[in-house]
Amino acid sequence: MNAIEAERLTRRFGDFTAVREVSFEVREGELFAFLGPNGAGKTTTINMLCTLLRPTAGTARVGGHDIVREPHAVRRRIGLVFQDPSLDDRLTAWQNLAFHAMLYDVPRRVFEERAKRLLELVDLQDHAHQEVRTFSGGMKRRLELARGLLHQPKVLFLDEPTLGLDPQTRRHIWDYILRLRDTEGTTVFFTTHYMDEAERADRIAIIDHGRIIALDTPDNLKAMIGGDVILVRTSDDARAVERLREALGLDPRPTAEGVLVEAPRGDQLIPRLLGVLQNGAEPPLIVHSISLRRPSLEDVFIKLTGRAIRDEEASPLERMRLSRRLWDRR
Ligand SMILES: Nc1ncnc2c1ncn2[C@@H]1O[C@H](COP(=O)(O)OP(=O)(O)OP(=O)(O)O)[C@@H](O)[C@H]1O
Repeated sequence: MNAIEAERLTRRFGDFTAVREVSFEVREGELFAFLGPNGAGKTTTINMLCTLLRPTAGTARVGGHDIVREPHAVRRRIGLVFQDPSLDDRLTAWQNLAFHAMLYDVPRRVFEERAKRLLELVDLQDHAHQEVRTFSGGMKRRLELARGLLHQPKVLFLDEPTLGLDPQTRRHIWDYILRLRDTEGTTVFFTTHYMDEAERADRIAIIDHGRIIALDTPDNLKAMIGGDVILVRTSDDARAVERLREALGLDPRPTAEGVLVEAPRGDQLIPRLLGVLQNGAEPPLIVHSISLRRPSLEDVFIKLTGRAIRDEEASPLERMRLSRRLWDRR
């Protein structure tokens, strides 16, 4: 059985369609990413899947239950970690977990065992009885991860799980997410606009203007570029572009960092490329540097949309207001 099945899921706000006929499946145990720029429809999709927002059209099943007809069954089978902290600051980590266990009818004995194990998994065992208001942002996010798994959900939803955290804390949070996925076998659905985070997923859906424009493994998506990317810096890039066109029939692109060439087998092209640049050009061209890299997801997004994913972030306060509005509307 698939953990999530979405079929032509659509959400309109007045005349505006935020999510348009989105269909996809997430397999059990899969780490699945929704990657897209701000405003692409990621949060709207995750809110529908979590039953926080009703779809205008289309259907979805999460953990085998329909999100519209069986919202309560869905809610019991999912864990949520959204970027707005929803912990009670005046309670300790343990008390926050206990409160959650009560809401989800986790028996006391079971709770104590699980809470201990999950706090160890996120390295908070020494802070169990400390008030959450003394925690750093990273510690709070880790506690939210542990809490999200306390009732052993089939699917864990993470909406921009590292938004607003510094790079080192982001890396740590990812170590914990992967560890939790591996030890608990939970399906993880997460949204992000960070390429490096999406890279960790088993599969990625790239979403833009409310539509899925590509869905595949990171490797297959990058294979759409058709090979490797070579960057050459020379004493005269304009002449290098001309020379590469004439002598090798390539389609080089001049950029601020140097001349970019896409090639199916970049490693094999480099010697020929060096040859035509260094020999035969009059006056001779000097090659300052040459590098070969695999295409990135950013290259894929640019190829599909003609734009780069920008790194703009909505403020946490704005997101909190939005979540509250969405809850109120149901
Ligand atoms: N309650 C709402 N009322 C009106 N428009 C909305 C509402 N919620 C979202 N939108 C609009 O729908 C579009 C998609 O928003 P959504 O929050 O899903 O995007 P996103 O991909 O998650 O981006 P972000 O990371 O900025 O939240 C945006 O243009 C947003 O302004």
